[in-house]
Amino acid sequence: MQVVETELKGCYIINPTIVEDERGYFFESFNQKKFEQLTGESGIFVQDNQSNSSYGVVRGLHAQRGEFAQAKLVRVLSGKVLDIAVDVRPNSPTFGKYVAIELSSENKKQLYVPRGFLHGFSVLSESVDFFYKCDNFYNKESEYGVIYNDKDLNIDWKVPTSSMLLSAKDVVLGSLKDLKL
Ligand SMILES: Cc1cn([C@H]2C[C@H](O)[C@@H](COP(=O)(O)OP(=O)(O)O[C@H]3O[C@H](C)C(=O)[C@H](O)[C@H]3O)O2)c(=O)[nH]c1=O
Repeated sequence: MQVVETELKGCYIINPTIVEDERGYFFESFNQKKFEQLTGESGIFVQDNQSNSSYGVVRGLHAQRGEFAQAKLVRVLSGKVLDIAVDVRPNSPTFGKYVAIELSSENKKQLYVPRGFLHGFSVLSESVDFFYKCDNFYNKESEYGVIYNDKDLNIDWKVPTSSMLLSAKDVVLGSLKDLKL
C-alpha cells in the first residue's frame, strides 16, 4: 500500500496494492501494522459503518466532538463519491480548509480523516455502498456539523442542487463561522 499525506496534516490518501490475476483481483483493504508504519497513527479502530445511498445524496458535514471525536478510514465498496474532509481543529493553520477526493470501487482509494475533521460525501454514481472504520464509538449527543452549502467553504459537490437529497437533520445544520467547538 502507498500513503500520501494531503495538504492537511494528518489527513492521508491510501492507495492499496492491487494484485490481479486471471480470476480477478485481491488487495489488503486494511493492515494495522502497515497503516501504523506509514501514517504514524495507531490504526486501532473500534467500529465499522456501512451506508448505501443513491445518486445525488449528500451526507454530512458531520463530526463528533471532544472525547467522542472520531478518526475515520473511509472507502467505497461499489459506486463513486466525492469525499470531503474539512479541518476544524482549533488553532490549526489549515482551519477551514478541506480535501476533496473521488473515492470509487474503480480507484479503490481510501481517505484517512483524522479526529477534529468534518466529513461528508456526495454520491456521483447511481448508487454507492460506503464503508468506513471509526476509532471511537458513535455518540449521538456529541454530534455536530456544518451545512453542505456553507458560504465560506463553498464546496462544489459535483451534483446539481436540483438533484441533491439530504436528511432533515443535515438541511438545518449551521455555518462554519457559527461553529462552537
Ligand atoms: C453515524 C451513526 C448513525 N447511527 C444511526 C443513527 C440514525 O438512526 C441512522 C442514520 O444516521 P445518520 O443520518 O447520522 O447517518 P449519516 O448521515 O450517514 O451520518 C454519517 O455521515 C457522515 C458521512 C459521517 O462521516 C458520519 O460517520 C456520520 O455522521 O444510523 C448509528 O446507529 N451509528 C452511527 O455510528
